[in-house]
Amino acid sequence: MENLLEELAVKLFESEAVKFGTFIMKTGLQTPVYFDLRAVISRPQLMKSISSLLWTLVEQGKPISQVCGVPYTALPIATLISVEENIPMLIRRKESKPYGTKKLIEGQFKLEENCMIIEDVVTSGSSILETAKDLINEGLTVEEAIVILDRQQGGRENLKAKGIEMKSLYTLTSLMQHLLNAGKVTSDTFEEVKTYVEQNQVELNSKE
Ligand SMILES: O=c1ccn([C@@H]2O[C@H](COP(=O)(O)O)[C@@H](O)[C@H]2O)c(=O)[nH]1
Repeated sequence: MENLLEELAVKLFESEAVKFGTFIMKTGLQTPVYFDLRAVISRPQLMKSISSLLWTLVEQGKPISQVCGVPYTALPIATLISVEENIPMLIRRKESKPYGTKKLIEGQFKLEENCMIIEDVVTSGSSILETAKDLINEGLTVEEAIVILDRQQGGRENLKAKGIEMKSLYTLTSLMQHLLNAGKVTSDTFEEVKTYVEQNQVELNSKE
């Protein structure tokens, strides 16, 4: 598994999904490293590797009857998992349409069905919580989320406090460690990111 993760980390780096510089995230926080899955949607084989590795995080035999990707970047990954694992998919709209059915959750489901949330990156966890809130309001059960990258900035703890267990393929530290091992980043960059993570934790505001 570690070899596969290292191989994937290098491919993500080479596809420019891991970017170094100065970026502002959804939380408003500045970051020296940004993960951009949009860089990967043009590479179908890489998308396939990500989705199959991501599904290995799910306990075998776990009764998951729906998957839902956090809009928009995680939608293609959720679609691949849905098709590959033969599990129905739900789509959460960011806004309901002002016409037609006006639904926020598209797809067929029954009350209390267990829905697995799929996400690309977690910083604070607020994007997952927004999706979970709409699914739960429709009567679904949401207990778990699988994500490609946990930025280790408080998201895991924030989600746990709201009853959602998150599993990730990488933490920011493990991703950087793989890139350091493969000679793609210097030890200075590795240390810079490590210090950044330690000093930049995000709490949710009380409404989230
Ligand atoms: O490196 C990054 C960091 C964040 N994102 C996007 O932001 C949200 C996650 O942030 P939360 O604070 O956990 O809501 C996620 O949907 C990502 O799309 C990113 O792409 N890359």
